[in-house]
Amino acid sequence: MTYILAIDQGTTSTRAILFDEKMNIAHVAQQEFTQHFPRSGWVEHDANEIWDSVVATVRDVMVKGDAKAADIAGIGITNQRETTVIWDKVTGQPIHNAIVWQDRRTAPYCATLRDKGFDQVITDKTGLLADPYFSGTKVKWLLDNVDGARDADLLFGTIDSWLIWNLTGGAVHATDATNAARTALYDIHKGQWSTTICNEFDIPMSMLPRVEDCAADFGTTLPDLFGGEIPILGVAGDQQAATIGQACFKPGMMKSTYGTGCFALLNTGNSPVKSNNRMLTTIAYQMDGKPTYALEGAIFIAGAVVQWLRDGIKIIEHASETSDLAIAADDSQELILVPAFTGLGAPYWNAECRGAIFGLTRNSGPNEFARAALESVGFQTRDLIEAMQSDWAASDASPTLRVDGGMTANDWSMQFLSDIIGAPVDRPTILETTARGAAWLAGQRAGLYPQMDEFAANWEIDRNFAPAMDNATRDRRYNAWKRAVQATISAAE
Ligand SMILES: Nc1ncnc2c1ncn2[C@@H]1O[C@H](COP(=O)(O)OP(=O)(O)O)[C@@H](O)[C@H]1O
Ligand SMILES: O=P(O)(O)OC[C@H](O)CO
Repeated sequence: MTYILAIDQGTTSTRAILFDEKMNIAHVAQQEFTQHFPRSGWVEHDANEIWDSVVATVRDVMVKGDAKAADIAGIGITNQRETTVIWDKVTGQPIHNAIVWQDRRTAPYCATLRDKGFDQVITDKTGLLADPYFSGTKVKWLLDNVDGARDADLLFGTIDSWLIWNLTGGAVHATDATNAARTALYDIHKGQWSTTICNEFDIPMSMLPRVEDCAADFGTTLPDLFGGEIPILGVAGDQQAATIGQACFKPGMMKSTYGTGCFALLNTGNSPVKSNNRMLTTIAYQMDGKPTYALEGAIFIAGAVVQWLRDGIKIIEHASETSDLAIAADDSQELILVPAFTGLGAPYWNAECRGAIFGLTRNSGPNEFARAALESVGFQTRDLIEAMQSDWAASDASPTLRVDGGMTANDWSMQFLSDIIGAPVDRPTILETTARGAAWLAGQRAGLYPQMDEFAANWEIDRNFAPAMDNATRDRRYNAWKRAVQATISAAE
């Protein structure tokens, strides 16, 4: 048996997955790692702990599959994006914990960038915003705040680069275009690091990794690690890998991943589309030197609102119970829950507001809370779709949405999603789309998996959800959501 190994290095856990010759999942190993919250709004990971979790899960999955290094034709890496590691070029040791994408510590610096109008330069060149979410200001923070950092010989990388560096024993310092596109240091139009932005942030360009296509030669693993060399042939940020795994290869195709948060990407083809609605312009994938662009909307709280029902107000024990509660909810109550637990992401980008619930009566209880929680994910998705459609006239008036992620197991939620966006929702048979995307990148480069067209033709649907809500109800409910969001934002002003 010949395998492709996908390494899916996420925000809370690392997974190693062996895919067989037919691109089916053969074996999985997973390990969680520590989340560090040193101060309010700060989130860090120990980059060495992440590296150890990668080695452990890869070894574990190889044992499970009785696979030798020679049985693995290639590795595809997919990773939490934006998370920033800086390490010493000589010792290979990180100079500080990694600063995670969720970390807000550079908010004051981002405000100064906006005050002097540099946010427009960032948006024009990188497609992103002057927001702490992206890597660039995190790099600057580390250089400015870690003792001696400005005098040392250092390298910067997102998690993919950090893993490649370690897997190859320090031989390769590289990233792919999708990860570079999340740093706010990379000019997505020119396909190169931006000197203007690096100068503004005072970041030496010698620290930055080489940028490759998503399917490329990223070196081979040190023989000692896994009992032989394995070539690293594919790399993509996790949301881009999901876009690939969902075979959203044509302009107008869109995927939305519902994990803790929700990330929707709309393929806009060969030209980047500028957003007037605070969507991000990003690279969906880059093959043969040619970038394919996407509009992206990021929502911070999707499945996390279900976690809140379980761990916060404790009205459920398991996420799956929310379906039955929602079905049993009183139809005459139309509670609206705005889950702005950490502010609101796209298209509002309001870091200050906090969650709110509207329409409570004496009869409101767990059923109505559960339904409002599930509905909030649908309403937020509609916000993204409306913004993208107004940004890009070419986008289909009612695109089919391909969905994946843990929350898509919930049929009630997927039906409401289809109802409120007024468009079909397709759930694929293989929900591991992120790992599948990374595996496909490596596998087609290795000559084991088919080219793009055949891969797309093999995408299989598990279930289609068609809109069943009448237009008047859809409009009334969505308008109520919009008013609730405005009230939530106003309350924080
Ligand atoms: N049946 C369900 N109904 C609603 N939400 C669910 C269900 N199953 C899982 N979830 C939610 O999905 C999320 C987990 O999805 P996953 O894709 O594993 O997320 P992540 O990769 O961000 O950790 C959790 O927030 C959980 O609350
Ligand atoms: O690791 P995940 O699945 O939470 O994804 C995180 C995103 O890449 C952040 O941009």
